[in-house]
Amino acid sequence: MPAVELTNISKAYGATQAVRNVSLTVEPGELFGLIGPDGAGKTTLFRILATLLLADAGTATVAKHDVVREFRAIRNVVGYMPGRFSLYQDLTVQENLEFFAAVFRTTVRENYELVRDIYEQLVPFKDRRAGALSGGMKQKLALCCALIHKPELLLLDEPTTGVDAVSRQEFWHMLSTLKERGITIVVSTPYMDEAALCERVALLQTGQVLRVDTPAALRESYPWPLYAVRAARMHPLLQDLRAYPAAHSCYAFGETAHLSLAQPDAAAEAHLKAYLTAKGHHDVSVAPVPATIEDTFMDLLQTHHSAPVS
Ligand SMILES: Nc1ncnc2c1ncn2[C@@H]1O[C@H](COP(=O)(O)OP(=O)(O)OP(=O)(O)O)[C@@H](O)[C@H]1O
Repeated sequence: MPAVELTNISKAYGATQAVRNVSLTVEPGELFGLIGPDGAGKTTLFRILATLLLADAGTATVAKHDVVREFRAIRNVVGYMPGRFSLYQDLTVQENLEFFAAVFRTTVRENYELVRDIYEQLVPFKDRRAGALSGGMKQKLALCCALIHKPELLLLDEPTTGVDAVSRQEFWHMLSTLKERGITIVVSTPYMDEAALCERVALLQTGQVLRVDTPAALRESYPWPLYAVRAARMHPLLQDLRAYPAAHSCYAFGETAHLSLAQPDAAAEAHLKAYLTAKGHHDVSVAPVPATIEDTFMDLLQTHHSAPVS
């Protein structure tokens, strides 16, 4: 029996269809990612799973309980870390923890073992108001609060948005430790490097699931020959690459342009260099690169946009 099962879930806010016919399962003990840009429907899905919002259509179960009929049972086994405003800003670190423990009729001491590693990092700040913590510390406290009643399943909505790179890394390390303890984790992120740390991910766009797979399978499924191209001037480079007759797609990727070709071309590097030099570009470099999850996502978005919405 899956830890989470969504079947044809849909939800609209007035005229905005936030989630369309989403079906997916998360296995017990899995670290599962919901990946998508702002507005993709991630928060809406979390709120439905956390029994805080009713879907318009479809069914969902969490830890074998139906989200509508058995919402009370779900609240005891789920730890939910919303994207924003989950902490009481005017309470101290210690008071926030005690408050969340009391809501679940437990104590920090009773569940200390599970939160110890995270709690120890918070001890130097235990008398500081939550509102005065750094982003990384807020995030650790929110995770601690979500864990205080020993949930079977953690729902983490963009836990690393607005957090510095070191804290993000530490956070993902904490998630792998919690996973080793058997906790199922569903986490959303707009960051593709974090998607790669999940066991499986669902790629979401405008409320629809474009694909569910492992990061490796997503990378390997990329169908086009792909090249990283650099030149002295990025903006005209992108324009000229998009006009390249053999181009399938082209977009900025960090400090390079990623160009995919519609057909394999054994001499692509030489052809591209000649083309760009003739267009007046300097310091041109072209190298074949393996696809990342982001490349696969971009490709799925393009296919999705050119197909009618069902
Ligand atoms: N209470 C609401 N009233 C009206 N529209 C809403 C409401 N909540 C969300 N939406 C809209 O529903 C869509 C999905 O929003 P949702 O918050 O679920 O996406 P998300 O992927 O979590 O993005 P974000 O990171 O921006 O929250 C968006 O178009 C959003 O503007």
